Amino acid sequence: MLGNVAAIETRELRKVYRGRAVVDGLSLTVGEGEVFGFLGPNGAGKSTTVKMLLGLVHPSGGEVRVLGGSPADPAVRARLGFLPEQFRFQTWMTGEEFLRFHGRLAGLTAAELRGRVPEVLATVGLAGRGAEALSGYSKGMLQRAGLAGAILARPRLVFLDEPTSALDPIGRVEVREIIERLRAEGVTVFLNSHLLSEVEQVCDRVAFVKAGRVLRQGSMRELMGGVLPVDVRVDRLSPELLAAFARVGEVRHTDTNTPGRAEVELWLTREDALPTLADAVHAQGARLYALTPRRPDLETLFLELIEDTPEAAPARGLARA
Ligand SMILES: Nc1ncnc2c1ncn2[C@@H]1O[C@H](COP(=O)(O)OP(=O)(O)OP(=O)(O)O)[C@@H](O)[C@H]1O
Repeated sequence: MLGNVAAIETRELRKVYRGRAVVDGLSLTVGEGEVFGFLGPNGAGKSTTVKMLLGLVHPSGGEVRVLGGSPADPAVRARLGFLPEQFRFQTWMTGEEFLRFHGRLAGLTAAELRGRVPEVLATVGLAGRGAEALSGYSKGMLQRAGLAGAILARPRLVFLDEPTSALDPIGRVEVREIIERLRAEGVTVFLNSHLLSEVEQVCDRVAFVKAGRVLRQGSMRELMGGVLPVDVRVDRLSPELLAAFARVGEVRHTDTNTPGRAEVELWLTREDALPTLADAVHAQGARLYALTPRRPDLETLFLELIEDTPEAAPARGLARA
């Protein structure tokens, strides 16, 4: 957490639909000024959680505090921005009209809007396009307009639900820059995205959710720091060499399908175990072709966590936040 004040705090949050808990005891803390990634498979309860944080859905149980208050409080809501994934636009409006409409709903005056609307249009890369009807906007332009709407009233906390799903690679970089700028201004960003490489680049902390519960939350360093995956390539893999590898780290995968070539993926917990692997290869009379440490990426971690049952995860030696 960056500051002492939490921008979002939930404790044992629950939402039950037709007798089924889709959010099931979800506890989460997001510090003020953080860019926070909220990750999980389809149906994990992410959107339902966001709706409860925005005060759009009433929790069945648990506690939720947003910007130090209740999301039902209009004063709190006035400081929230939201870009839903499926935004419904009034397509007969122009971009500027759409923003003025949203700005008035958020309590901005006409004078404030005269300066602010062109400013946010420029921020999202729509400078000079505000006079065009939304019906003529491309999908990517509509997403940019939605983002402009979310940041228009200078919120302190912004929820972005898949903000780059309709954008090309340049647009994605631009949105990342917008998020960086929001962070620099001390705005908290709650990012919901399936693009893990993007989350990895921009988020300070992430939470993985599954079946309505947080499996793990922590900083990128905390989540990634504990495990060092290594790819080893040798000419042949004897049972003795495999056993020697297993004494050094956790053997995750072996591939001996190609004659004269064997590949092993190992998970180490310490970098200084790397030379021991090389020694083991030589001691067993095999030849070493590659010993490649890999930086564990968010996608690997995500798949591990989501595919495992929560109970099985600790047994697999992953770093815990
Ligand atoms: N209004 C509702 N009534 C009944 N069930 C609902 C309602 N809203 C969501 N659900 C159910 O709750 C579960 C979680 O849905 P939610 O949209 O929160 O998941 P998600 O993690 O956002 O998924 P995705 O990544 O696909 O957007 C789903 O099984 C969904 O069918």
